[in-house]
This record gives sequence, structure tokens and C-alpha cells, in this order.
Amino acid sequence: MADTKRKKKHVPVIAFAFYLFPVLLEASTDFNTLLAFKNATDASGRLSSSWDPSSPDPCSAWYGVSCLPSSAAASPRRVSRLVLEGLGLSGGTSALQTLTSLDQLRVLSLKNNLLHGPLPDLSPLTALKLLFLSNNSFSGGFPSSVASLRRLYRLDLSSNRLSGPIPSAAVNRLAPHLLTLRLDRNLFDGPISSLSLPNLQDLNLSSNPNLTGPVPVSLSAFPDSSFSGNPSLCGAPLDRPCKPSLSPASASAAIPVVSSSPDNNTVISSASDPTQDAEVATDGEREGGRMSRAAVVAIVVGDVVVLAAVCAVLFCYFWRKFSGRGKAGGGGSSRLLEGEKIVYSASPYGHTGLGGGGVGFERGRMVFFEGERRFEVEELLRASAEMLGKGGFGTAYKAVLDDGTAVAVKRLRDVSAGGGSGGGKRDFEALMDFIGGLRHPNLVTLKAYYFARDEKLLVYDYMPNGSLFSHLHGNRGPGRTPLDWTTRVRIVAGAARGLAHIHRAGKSPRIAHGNVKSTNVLVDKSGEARVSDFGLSSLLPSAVGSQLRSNGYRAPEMTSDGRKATQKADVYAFGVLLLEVLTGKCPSGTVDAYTGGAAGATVVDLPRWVQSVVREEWTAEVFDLELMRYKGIEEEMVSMLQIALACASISPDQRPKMSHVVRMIDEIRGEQMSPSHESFDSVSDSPSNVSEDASGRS
Ligand SMILES: Nc1ncnc2c1ncn2[C@@H]1O[C@H](COP(=O)(O)OP(=O)(O)OP(=O)(O)O)[C@@H](O)[C@H]1O
Repeated sequence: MADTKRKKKHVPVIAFAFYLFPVLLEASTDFNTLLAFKNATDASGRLSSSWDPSSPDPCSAWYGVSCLPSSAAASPRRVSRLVLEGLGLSGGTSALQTLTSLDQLRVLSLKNNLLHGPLPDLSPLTALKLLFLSNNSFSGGFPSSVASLRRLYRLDLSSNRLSGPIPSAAVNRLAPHLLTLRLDRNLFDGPISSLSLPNLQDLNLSSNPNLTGPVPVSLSAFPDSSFSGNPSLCGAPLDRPCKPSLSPASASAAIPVVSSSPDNNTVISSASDPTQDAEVATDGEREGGRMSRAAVVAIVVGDVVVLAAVCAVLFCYFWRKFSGRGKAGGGGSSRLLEGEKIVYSASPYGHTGLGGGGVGFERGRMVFFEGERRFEVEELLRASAEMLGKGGFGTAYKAVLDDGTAVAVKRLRDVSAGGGSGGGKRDFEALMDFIGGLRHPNLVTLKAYYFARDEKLLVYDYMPNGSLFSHLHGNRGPGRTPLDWTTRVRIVAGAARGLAHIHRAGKSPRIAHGNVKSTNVLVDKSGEARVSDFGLSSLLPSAVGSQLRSNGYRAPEMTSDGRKATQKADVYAFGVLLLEVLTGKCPSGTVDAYTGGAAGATVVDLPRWVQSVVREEWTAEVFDLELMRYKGIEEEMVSMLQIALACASISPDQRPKMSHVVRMIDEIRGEQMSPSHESFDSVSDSPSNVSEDASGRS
């Protein structure tokens, strides 16, 4: 009875503890994890003075610890970086295992310590981007669990005692994002021929004397120092060609055998090559130098499936194209489709083609600006032309004139005779005169225009080197040439000068570009940026014009329809464009697209996303991964980021003038010309300098 009473008395206490437990647990998990790790590894007490268990907040006081800001007043801050290098930390697998509950950890560097034992399952560290465990005594196999770390882009396990095969299937899963792979000075063995890491920038597999077989093609562009100290590796870049060595017993099997690795890499090898035998053992696809019947069947079936998939994709692509053409077919000249070659009609009065006005077509007037070669509109209309793209104002074509000069012709759509402002032909001509009179090395020159009631054409210089948009976002897959830092800065500097010129030009009223974005920053034949499409927004009714301003670049104050373009809004759009150049991301993406994670498909403005990341002190994480290969540009990137964020201020009054922006960029450029920035072979947050990059500041 007394016992029952005692039990009853405990019920509320247990219930309260049960309720409170998850809250307390969450609040203290990272704190407890760090303490447990310290207790397990810091025998020499080097962390003791800083890691004070009575300190209320490890995030602000503990050495080597950085945290994210708390997302809500009551919620605890989570640990995002742990950089504990050269502290004599010792401990085995279980010590490292304690850290795997830090599921918000981005950077973990424990290099130059005395940690040992096999690496634990690292898959719970889902946020990890940089993992540096070099110069310890870790043993056991390669930690295949890293394959599930979707954000990992630098992995350094060098100078340990790791052994066994390098599992190509696991490593290849990191391929899309992995930039650094350092496994040198370990005891790895077996073949590496199935590794396929097309985006890798930094590789070191040296001094693993038991690695065997050919260096795969995707890694052969690395210097031979990446593979030195491995006598059984062969093929480029090493000086040892892979020779098949025939043993008498297997001479008859010396016919090349085509095998497919688990990663779909085809390996052509001699069945009797001893270096290949090791691979055979690992991949388990051949026995005794011959492929099993099942393997052959699997390969053939696999190939057929892949072929069928490719055919299906091609079929869908062309089907959509042709059915799209059918649909467009009813609309006279709008029959022209993207990328299609077109030939204008021989006469501007014809029924089809560019001049297809049909009955009642009024012959228009071709107006040339000073210094431009004159030609008849017929010459333009009969030129073979190629569609460049469709924009908000109409369709742009490349046309080659009789003398071989290429011009870009913009055929305006939805422009009433006098433009949208209610004016007439005279207003249109006045605007054209203004635009045509704007001459600057960073503006695309308007050479001429054609005006008729039903047809308005603008003739510009043709820019042969594409747009900033195509350089930043075009072909992000293999084979892409990344846009280097110097070029990016040169382009934004040119674009800023072009815009500043427009802003200076019209005294009263002040003129704005009205549609600043990366497709409107073109690159001329000498690689200089040229701003295009300026002034056209005033041709359209204000409501349509403000709709046209592309979402991601539209200043917050421009959301209501009918707002006229302003210079302050241009500065905002330029700020977004700068962020696009720095992050490599398209404005107005989803959180997913920005983080590369699964945070959610919420659409967020690029400036707001960058601000949130910078506020959380992960500044380095906003930058385009393609920029990480350039040495010593961090300061410039951060300065440029500050300019971008100032331009993209929510309040128009806080945005600088374009002329000021030009000066600020030029100041950065002045510093940028130093030769050290030309070096492409090193990585800015490479393992060697993670200490500064990932320093334990909170
Ligand atoms: N002068 C030019 N030389 C070379 N390419 C050009 C030229 N003008 C435009 N283009 C290209 O033609 C394509 C269509 O341009 P267009 O200006 O019509 O549309 P947009 O820039 O995508 O949108 P918007 O109309 O809103 O500015 C774009 O890819 C653009 O880069």
C-alpha cells in the first residue's frame, strides 16, 4: 500500500521530466557532445582552460567552436564548425563517434592530432562540407559512409593508416560536388581505374604503394605528383605505360576484354594483366580473367536500356519541338521558333517574314545614327537571320548584311505607334534618338531603327561572345569552362560603367535602364561587357513595363504595377546581378537550389538568402564553388559582396549611386591586378589554410 502511494507520488515528477526531457536534451545535446568529446580525447588538458563546463555558452567562448545563430529566442545555438588542429587530441573510434550527433556541423577539422582506430559511420553529419582528418593515426578501411554526405566538397584523410581498396562506387557518389580528395600517405590498395570524378580540382593519392593498375582517364589531367610513390600505378600522367604482361597459361585469353565497372566506366584490359587482376577481385565481375555469362548479359541488357532511354529522351525533345512548331504555325511571322534559321521575305511588303504587314502595310522609315553605314531595309529583310531569343520586348535575331557585317535586330512586339506613354511617332523617334546618341564602350550601340505602323525594328551591333547569363549558367555540366574571377570582375566593372553612363546621360528627366539583368549584359569581341536593352521599358505601358522587369531583379518598391523604372531600382538590380556573379546562382531560386540541400522549395530572393547566410557568419559559403580554386581572392570577394548588398538594400535611399559603385569596384580591381591572382592551381580554402577559413570564431 505504502509502496503504491510512493509510486503515485512519483507520477507527476516522472511526467514532468518526460515532458521536459526533449527540450533539455535539445538544449544541451551539442554542449554535452562537445564535453564528451573533450573527456574522451583531451588527456593532455590543452582544451581545459578554454572549454569550461561552467561557461554558459560554448559558442562564444570555447576554442575552435563556431555556431549558427539561434533560430528562435528560446532555442539553443547549434555547432556549425569545429576546428581543433594540432592539440595532441588522442582517442579511438568512439571518441569521434560522439561528434556524429552534431548534425549541423559544416566544417570538421581535427588534423595533426593523435586520433586512431577505424573511422565511425559519418553519415549522420549530413550538413558537412569540409572534412579534414589528416595527420592522425586512423586505421581500417575507407569510410564509405561519406558517400551519403551530399554537401561534402573537401575531403582530406591524408597521412593516416587507412587501408584496403578505395571504394569507387562510394567515392563516385561524391563526384558532382567533390573538389578536393586527399588520400595520400595511407595504405590503400587495389585498383583506382573505376574512379570517375570529373569536377575534382585537387587530388592526391600519392604514397599508397599498393595501389595498382591504370590511372582512370578522368584523373589523368592531374600532375604525376598526385600519383607518385605508387609503383604499381600506370598510364598517364605517369611515365609508366600500362603494358599487358602475358603469362603462358593465359596467353590465349590475352584478347582485350571489355568490362563495365559498377560505376558504368568501361575498362578495356588484357585479362592476363596482373594489375587488372586486382581490379577483377574488387569489382567481382570476372572470374579467372574471363567475364561470366551473367555479366555479359547484364552489360548487354544495361546498354540496351541506356540506349532506349537516350532514344526516348531524344524522341520527346524532337516531338515537343515539332508539335510546338505546329501550334505556332497559325500566327504569321510568329511561326519562327527558337534556334531556327529564318530567311526574311525579299520585300518588306510581303505576306510572310519580317515585313509581313499584308494589306495596308505602310512603308516605314529606316533611320541611321551618325557614323553608321547606311543600308536599305530590303537588305536587312533579305539577310539570312538566326533567332537569338525572345525577350519581353520582342524577338532578337542575328542578321548578316551583304558586306558580311553581323547585326542584332530586335523586332519589337506590343509597341503601339507611339509607345506606351501615350505619345505618338514623335515620342518613339525622340526616344530612339536618345538611345542612339548614347555611345560608350560599355553600351551596345543602337545603329539604326525602322519605324512603320505595324513594324518596329531596332538594329544593334552584334555581340559575338554571348551574355553574362550564358557564361555563368550555361553548360554547368562536364566540359564547362568556368568563368574565372578576373573575368567576372572585368565584366561587372564594365557593366557598372555602362549603367553609370546611362544614369548620367539624361539630365531631365533622369533616364533609367529599367531592365538590368544578366541576359542584358553582353560580351563584345574583346571580352568587354556591354549593357543592352536600355531605355526600352519606357516604350511599353507602365503596367506592362513593371511586369516585364524580371522578378529576381525587381526592387521591392517596384512591386506595384505602374511604377516607372528608376535609377535606384537599376542599382538594386545591379546588386542582384553582382550577387549572381559571386554566388553563381540565378536570382529568385528556391532555398533548395541555393543550398544544394533539401531545405525546401520556398522561393527566396537572392539578396535575402545571401543576407541570411552572411548574418549567420558563414560568409565563405555563399560564394560560387567554381571560385574556390583561385588563391587569395577572398578579401576581394567579400568586398564585392559588401557592394552588392549595399546596392540591394531594401531602402532605395541606402543604395549608392552607380558612379559611386563604379569607383568602389575600381578600387577592388586596382588590388586585383596583382600576379598572385592568376594562379589557378591552388584552392582558397584548401586543407592547408582551413585554419583561417574555418577558424573557431563564433
Ligand atoms: N546585340 C546583341 N548581340 C548578341 N546577342 C544579343 C544581342 N541582343 C540580344 N542578344 C541575345 O538575344 C537573346 C534575346 O535577347 P532579348 O533582349 O530579346 O531578351 P532578354 O534579354 O532575354 O529579355 P528582355 O527582353 O527582357 O531584355 C538574349 O540571349 C540576348 O543575350
